[in-house]
Amino acid sequence: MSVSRETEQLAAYAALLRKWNPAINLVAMSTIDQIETRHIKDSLHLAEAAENARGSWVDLGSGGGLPGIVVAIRRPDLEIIMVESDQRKAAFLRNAIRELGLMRTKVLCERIETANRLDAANISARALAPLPQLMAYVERHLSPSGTAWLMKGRNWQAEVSQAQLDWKFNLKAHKSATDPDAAILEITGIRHA
Ligand SMILES: C[S@@+](CC[C@H](N)C(=O)[O-])C[C@H]1O[C@@H](n2cnc3c(N)ncnc32)[C@H](O)[C@@H]1O
Repeated sequence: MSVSRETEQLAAYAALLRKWNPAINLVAMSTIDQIETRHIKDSLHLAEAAENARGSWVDLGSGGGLPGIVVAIRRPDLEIIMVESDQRKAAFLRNAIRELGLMRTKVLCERIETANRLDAANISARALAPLPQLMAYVERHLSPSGTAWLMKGRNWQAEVSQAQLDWKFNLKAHKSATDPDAAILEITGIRHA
């Protein structure tokens, strides 16, 4: 896919978020001016950190599609499932998939903790839950050899320490592109402590 096609799709996606945000609250209203400079930029950074990812990709708690839709735009080679339990957000995501022509992307409108295990090669999540809870969600749906890509805010080191009480895992932290204190956590080898 050419760069211009990607640029067009990202612009169309930003327009969809702006159109539907007042009705469905897809991103915090206070950050609506930062769709390109923060929300999409952070999600593209995640896709870059995961450039060697292959196979299936599951985005948990996708909301308005961050980072799931952006990863789908950047990586049309991946089979992507976005898990989102809110029916109106899931409907938004299905509409965005159709309008943007994201042929390999699907929505699963179910709760993460009761959906059938997805055995994904890659899992992403952003603004979904504190890391100890998130690890249980990830462990349910990640293949044993898979990689989790978790976007975490300023408190990420404390969350890692808390999660290590219950879980063992390998961690590589990538510094956020938009906030020097935030990070993308690349996590493998998850098992109960
Ligand atoms: C704070 S929003 C973040 C959305 C998006 N990842 C982002 O960064 O903009 C969390 C989303 O996860 C969904 N969610 C929360 N708990 C869930 C669960 N147990 N199963 C499925 N979806 C869930 C919510 O409906 C919501 O859309």
